[in-house]
Amino acid sequence: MDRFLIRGGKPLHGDIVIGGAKNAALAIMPCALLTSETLSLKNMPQIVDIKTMCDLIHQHGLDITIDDKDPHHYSFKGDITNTEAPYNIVSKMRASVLVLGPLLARCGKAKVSLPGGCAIGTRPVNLHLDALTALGAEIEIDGGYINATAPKGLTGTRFVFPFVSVGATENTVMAATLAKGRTELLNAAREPEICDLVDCLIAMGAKIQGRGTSHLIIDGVDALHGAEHSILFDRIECGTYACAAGITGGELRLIGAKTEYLGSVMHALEECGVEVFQEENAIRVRRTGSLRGIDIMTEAYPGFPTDMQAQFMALLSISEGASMITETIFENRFMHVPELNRMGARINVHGSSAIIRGVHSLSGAPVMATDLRASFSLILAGLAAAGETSLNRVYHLDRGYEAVEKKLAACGASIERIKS
Ligand SMILES: CC(=O)N[C@H]1[C@@H](OP(=O)(O)OP(=O)(O)OC[C@H]2O[C@@H](n3ccc(=O)[nH]c3=O)[C@H](O)[C@@H]2O)O[C@H](CO)[C@@H](O)[C@@H]1O
Ligand SMILES: C=C(OP(=O)(O)O)C(=O)O
Repeated sequence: MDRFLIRGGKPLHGDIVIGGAKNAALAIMPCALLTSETLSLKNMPQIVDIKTMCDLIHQHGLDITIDDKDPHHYSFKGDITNTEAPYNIVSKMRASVLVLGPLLARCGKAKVSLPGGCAIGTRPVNLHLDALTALGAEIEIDGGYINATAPKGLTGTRFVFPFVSVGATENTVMAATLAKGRTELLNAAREPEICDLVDCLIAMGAKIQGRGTSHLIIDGVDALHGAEHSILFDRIECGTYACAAGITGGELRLIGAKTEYLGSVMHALEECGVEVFQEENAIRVRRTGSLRGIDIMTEAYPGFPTDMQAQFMALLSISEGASMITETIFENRFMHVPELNRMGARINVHGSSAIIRGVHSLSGAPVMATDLRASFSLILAGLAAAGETSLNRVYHLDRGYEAVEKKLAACGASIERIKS
């Protein structure tokens, strides 16, 4: 298992190219199952989760090619030869469940392993199943698998999500594009990644209204066609590197990012003393003064994203005064707290809230990554800490961040991957 060795205390300065959004790409790749024509996707991040989704889609029968000249440009084409998503792939990555809606809509049947829980929470898929059932699917759970059939095809419906779910919205929108008649989804998620999915589906010939709102109207069509689509920039990768500029007291230009998608993250950065400027095709972030404590509550978009919670926890651990972070999306997303405390942070967890009492400095330590964003919070702490931090279990990070050590080292960080 690889680990990172970080020697902290160096302010970061330079340019970082922000890649395509992991969470948009993972939702958009299954759209390839909705057509027999070519779906061509540009600006794909080079991360392990994309490889996992490729493995899944390939075993459903599609061919995947990566452009010789552009490793971020993928093409998907072929007919579905297998409607089963096996446990050995789904268990690696929960987003695998996003093939369920497309397979069902296109083939009238799908057998998808239940994803199970993960380090940050139990993460059931009941809303995905309820919404697909409302579209006419018959669903049974057997032997750890979701067996879904729609022998007469799916039929448009009106479905109100009892609470907001990104994945359930995505699965249902994809399925509804090929259903008979109109589907109305209320209380749908409206994350920018869902807008990106809707844009791709519209480019494929889908009829969708309400993009960016919680009320989506989808008029089913007989077939979708091929399309070319460029994946939206990763607002979480962007926010993460903005925290790196903030925690080290440096200045970074984040190429390809736009403040319009950062919303609550940008306000939180500014409130705690990190300046953010939109430039042409980049965001500039810098900190010259001290950091101030703030309160944050994670919420569905446009609220503060849970995927930025751990990184802000690191930033707030060296901010003046006390801060409170309340996590409302996942029940177990404070696994980084004991590791940050081992580096000298003063954080106490009370139920779904964490109180962070800012300390003057952190000190390097051996720490262990527990999930993707927790891993980066420990890198951030390591970049600011005095001395050496050894971060174990880097494979969590490789799931969702491209070339972390190269991007950070190019801006002056001392970070090295130790292979083992
Ligand atoms: C690949 C991808 O895009 N992942 C993102 C997606 O995950 P994901 O799509 O899994 O997240 P959801 O929005 O569905 O989950 C939100 C909450 O609803 C619960 N829930 C969800 C579905 C369901 O059927 N039943 C249920 O109870 C979950 O356990 C969680 O507590 O959105 C999350 C919330 O912004 C992000 O943290 C993840 O990075
Ligand atoms: C929780 C995350 O991803 P996933 O839903 O793929 O586990 C994340 O990106 O922080």
